[in-house]
Amino acid sequence: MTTIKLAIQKSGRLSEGSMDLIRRCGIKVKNGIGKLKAEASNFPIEFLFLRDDDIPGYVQDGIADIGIIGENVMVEEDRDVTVLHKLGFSRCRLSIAVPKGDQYNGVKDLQDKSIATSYPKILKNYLDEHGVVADIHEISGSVEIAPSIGLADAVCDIVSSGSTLFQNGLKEVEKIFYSEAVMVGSPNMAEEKMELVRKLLFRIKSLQTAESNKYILLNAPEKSIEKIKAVLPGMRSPSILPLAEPGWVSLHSVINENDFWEKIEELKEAGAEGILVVPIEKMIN
Ligand SMILES: Nc1ncnc2c1ncn2[C@@H]1O[C@H](COP(=O)(O)OP(=O)(O)OP(=O)(O)O)[C@@H](O)[C@H]1O
Ligand SMILES: O=P(O)(O)OC[C@H]1O[C@H](OP(=O)(O)OP(=O)(O)O)[C@H](O)[C@@H]1O
Ligand SMILES: [Mg+2]
Repeated sequence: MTTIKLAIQKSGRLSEGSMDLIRRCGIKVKNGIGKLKAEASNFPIEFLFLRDDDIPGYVQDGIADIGIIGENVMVEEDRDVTVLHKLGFSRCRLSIAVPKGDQYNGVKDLQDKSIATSYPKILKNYLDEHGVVADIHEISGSVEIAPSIGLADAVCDIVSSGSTLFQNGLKEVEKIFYSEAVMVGSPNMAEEKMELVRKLLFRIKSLQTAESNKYILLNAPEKSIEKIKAVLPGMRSPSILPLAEPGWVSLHSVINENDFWEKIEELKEAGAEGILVVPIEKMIN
């Protein structure tokens, strides 16, 4: 029987989001804890738990069929892999930062400076684009400490909340790359494997659609139905059920969460009462 191999970060910033996604797809992982390999009991998939930087190479070489990595690692590793889908978690950016007290007027100020980073290729591309020549000092971790120990004048590293920069007395001066977790695949996957990957992606997309939509239930006088439909144009054909009280109905529909917050006052003015907004677990269009 055909199975697909999915490479996931063993432990780190992508691990929880990756495993959570798999679980929410209804896939049950057997004997995964502490192991470097695991399989699922109800989907033909095997999991390989690896260092994230190694995943693009493994997918390129077909050791794994698909993998979950940050776009930053995908671009930095520059392997022959294709993005199958954006996953929306582990969002961060790659930024250049300098000591808080330094004068900084623009990227030209980095000319001839030394910059510590774990992302030499992305940094070099950025500097090249801006016609700046700097000494790129590659280190594999704890990059933010580099200026305070005299290793470099600046750093280029991952930023999310900014607290690591702050704790190390650095200020963010250039945001050079935005990243989120993506599923990548080998470009030469056999059709039977691709078929399984499509099934997995279908489940993932259903979860993502569900997350951005809510099920809405509200009560309204019959005469308000048209007004309410005008407030929520997305509500194309709501289900309308009569209430025990004559002249009143209950409207049910699906709306985009962002629309809802903008429209709540108008809905109430149009006559809506007892509004309930309920999360949707899965949504198939
Ligand atoms: N603070 C953060 N917030 C959100 N996403 C992050 C953050 N830090 C890193 N990431 C994303 O998660 C990925 C993995 O980060 P992590 O720090 O776990 O990597 P690592 O230390 O290189 O791990 P490994 O040991 O597997 O090589 C990064 O490449 C990036 O895409
Ligand atoms: O802007 P912040 O919210 O502070 O996040 C940024 C930090 O997060 C990551 O490190 P992580 O905490 O994963 O530790 P690591 O150095 O072991 O990778 C990254 O390498 C930054 O150092
Ligand atoms: Mg790594």
